[in-house]
Amino acid sequence: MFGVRRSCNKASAFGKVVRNISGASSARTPMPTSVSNASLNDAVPPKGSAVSLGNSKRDDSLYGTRPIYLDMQATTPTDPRVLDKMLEFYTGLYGNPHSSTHSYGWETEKEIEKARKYIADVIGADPKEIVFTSGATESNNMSVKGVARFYKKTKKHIITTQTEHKCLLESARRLQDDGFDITYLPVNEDGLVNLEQLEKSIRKDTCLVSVMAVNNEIGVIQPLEEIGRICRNHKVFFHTDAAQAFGKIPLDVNKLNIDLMSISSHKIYGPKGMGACYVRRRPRVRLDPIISGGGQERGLRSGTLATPLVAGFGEAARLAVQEYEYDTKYISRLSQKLMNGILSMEHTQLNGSKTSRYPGCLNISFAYVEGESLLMALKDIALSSGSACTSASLEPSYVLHALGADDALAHSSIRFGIGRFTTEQEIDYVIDAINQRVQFLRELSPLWEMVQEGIDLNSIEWSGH
Ligand SMILES: Cc1ncc(COP(=O)(O)O)c(C=O)c1O
Ligand code: FES
Repeated sequence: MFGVRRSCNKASAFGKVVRNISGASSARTPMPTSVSNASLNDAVPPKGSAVSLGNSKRDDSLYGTRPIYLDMQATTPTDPRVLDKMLEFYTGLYGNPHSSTHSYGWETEKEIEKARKYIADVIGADPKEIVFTSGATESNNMSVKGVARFYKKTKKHIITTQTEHKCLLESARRLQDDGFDITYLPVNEDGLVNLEQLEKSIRKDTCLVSVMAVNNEIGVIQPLEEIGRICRNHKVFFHTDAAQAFGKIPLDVNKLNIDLMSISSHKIYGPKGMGACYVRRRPRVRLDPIISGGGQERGLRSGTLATPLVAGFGEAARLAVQEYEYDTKYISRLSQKLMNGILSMEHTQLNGSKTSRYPGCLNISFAYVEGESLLMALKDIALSSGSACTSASLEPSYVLHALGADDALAHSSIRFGIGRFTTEQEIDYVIDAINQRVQFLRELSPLWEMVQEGIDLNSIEWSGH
C-alpha cells in the first residue's frame, strides 16, 4: 500500500490554468496519493510506507491507481496551459491556415505564425527557418535523408554516432541501402564524441554530420559548439537531434553553427505527434522533401498543418522560455537529491559524463541486480531501462554498450527522468523504495553473497556455454 499516483499539477482541463511560479524555492503543489497493490510490494514493505501527497483539484480517478511517473525522456505530461491553448482550435478556430481567401484562414494562420515564433525564439532562429513536422522522428528522417538525397550527385558520405536515437540510425541504414557511406563514430567512456576522430572522419564527399544534443538514455550533452565549428570550417552541414535538449539546455543555432535541428513537442509538455525541423536559410540548406504535395512549409513538408497541435507546441515552447530558470533550478535540485540518495548505496554508478549532462536524466547501474527484476520490483514507479522504443525487446542498451559497459552492467541500469511536475515527496519516496528493493534483490543474489564474503568475482572461472 505504497503506490503514489500523480500527474501534472494545478490542472484544470477546461478552465484557465494559473500556476504560481513566484519564488523559485517554493515547493510545487503535490498531487494526490493513491494506493497500489503491486505484487512484489508485499514482499518488500518500504519504511514509512504511507506517503501522503496532499490534495489535488484534478480528478484522475478515471485512470485508476498509477505509479509515480519518472519516465520524462519517453514523454512528459501535457502542461494544462498547453491544453487550454489547444482547445481554442478544436472549437472556434477551425479554419485552415492555408485558406487565404477568408478570415477563418487568416485568423488561424496568425496563430500558427505566433507559435512558429515561440519555437524559433527558443533556439535563436528566424521563424521562417522552422518547418512543422509530426515529431523528431520525422525531422530526423527529413534532415538525414533530405540532405543526402539532395546532394547525392557530388556527396555520398554522412557521419553520425553509435549512440543516436534509433530513428536516426535507421534513417542512416536506409541510406546505406541506397549506396551512401555512413561513419558511425564510437563514443568515449563518458558517452561524448571524440572531436579529433570526428574531424578526421570528414571527407571531401561528406555532406552531413549528425550528432544528437542530449542523449535520451544517459542525458549527456555533446560538445555542440566544437562540433559546429569543425563542420563550418569544413563546409559540412551540421544536424543535431535536439528532441531531449530543446527548451531544456541553452541552444543558439547561430552560436553553435547548427544547420538543421530536430525538435519534439511532447518532450516539453506539449502534444504528441508534433514537432519541428529547424532548417537554416543562410547559408541555405537544401533538402529533398520526404512528403510532397501542396507545397506547405516552404515546400519541405506538404500537408495541412495540425493546427491544435501546432498551437499547443507553440505554447509549450513559450512556457519553456518563461519557466526556463525555474525549471532548471527545480529539476537540478531534485536530480541532485535523487542522485545522492541512490549513489550513497554501494556498488552503484552514474553512467555517462558527470559534468556535461542534462540533470533531468539520470542513468544509474546497480551491480548484482538484474535491471528487469528491479523494474518489476519497482512497479509503483514508472521507469525505463532504456529508450522507450526498445524497452519492450528486453535487449540491453546499445548506448551503454557503446560506452564500454559490460553486459551485466548494461542489464542492471535504470533511467530516471525528472520533470517540471515531479514533486520532492515523490523523489523522497523513490529514494527509499530503491534502497529497500535493491537491498532485497541483492540478498537473493548468489553473486552478492560471494561479494559479501570477499570473493573476487573476476577470479572465478564460469562454466562456458
Ligand atoms: C533523442 C530522440 N530523438 C528522437 C525522438 C523521437 O521523437 P518523436 O517522438 O517526437 O518522434 C526521441 C523520443 O523518443 C528522442 O529521445
Ligand atoms: S547481450 Fe549484451 S548485454 Fe546481454
